[in-house]
Amino acid sequence: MLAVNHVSARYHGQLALQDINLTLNAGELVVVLGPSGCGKTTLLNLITGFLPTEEGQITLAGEPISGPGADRGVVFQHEGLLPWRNVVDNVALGLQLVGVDVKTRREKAGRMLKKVGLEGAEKRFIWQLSGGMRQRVGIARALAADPKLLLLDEPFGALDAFTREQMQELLLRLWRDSGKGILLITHDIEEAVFLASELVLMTPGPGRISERLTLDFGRRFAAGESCRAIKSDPAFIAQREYVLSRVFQQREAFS
Ligand SMILES: Nc1ncnc2c1ncn2[C@@H]1O[C@H](COP(=O)(O)OP(=O)(O)OP(=O)(O)O)[C@@H](O)[C@H]1O
Repeated sequence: MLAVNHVSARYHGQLALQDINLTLNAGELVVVLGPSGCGKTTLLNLITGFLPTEEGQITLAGEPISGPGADRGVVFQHEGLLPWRNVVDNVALGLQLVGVDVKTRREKAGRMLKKVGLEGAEKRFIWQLSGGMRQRVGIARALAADPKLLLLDEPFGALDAFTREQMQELLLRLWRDSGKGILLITHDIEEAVFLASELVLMTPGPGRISERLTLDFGRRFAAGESCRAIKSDPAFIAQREYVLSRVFQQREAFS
């Protein structure tokens, strides 16, 4: 569905990404994991279309990406909500921009809020919400326009450990129920191993993909196993330690 082919990116002539090749098939949850500065956000900005692709090509459903579009829903670390609008009107924003009438967009937004566990919070203002609730609004907004692909940039980075785990569980349920392709960026190793159906490891200097692993812990959660049971499973711990060792090896190589 998403294909990144031989993509490189530069800032002021300096390579930030080098020859990135990545595919995301329908229904996959791809997590891109790497240390700060390896180019994760740059890659995401190319896929969202916020940055133009100058070397290589990115296509979604066969069409080259040439700018931002409603086929990609984006969730940021700092959720980017409008403080003067209430919850339901924040979620409805994308629908408003494409001309959906007020009744229909509020109905759709209300349904999305239910899916993210915020039923009853429609009339609240953003400043009345906790960090976790704001991220739920951000996810509902990104999904409201029914995008082909959901893109998330460090969405749970600012949350406490308990809320973070709740949000990981929510994301996996939404993934299971919607069947959407998801691409998530993180530097949290446990989060990456738990969520990913495909885990892509990146190295810095310039940013490259070093490894791709197929994992099934997120699918196990989606099929009904508990998060705690999965995260304490020796198979999960072994995979987490393997990824950790790869990240440390790369750090040593670049320090
Ligand atoms: N606007 C910019 N101008 C110049 N250099 C930039 C710009 N944005 C990013 N870079 C550089 O490009 C490289 C990749 O940055 P990027 O933000 O994509 O990495 P990242 O992996 O997302 O990091 P983090 O996890 O800290 O957000 C870094 O060396 C960074 O300094």
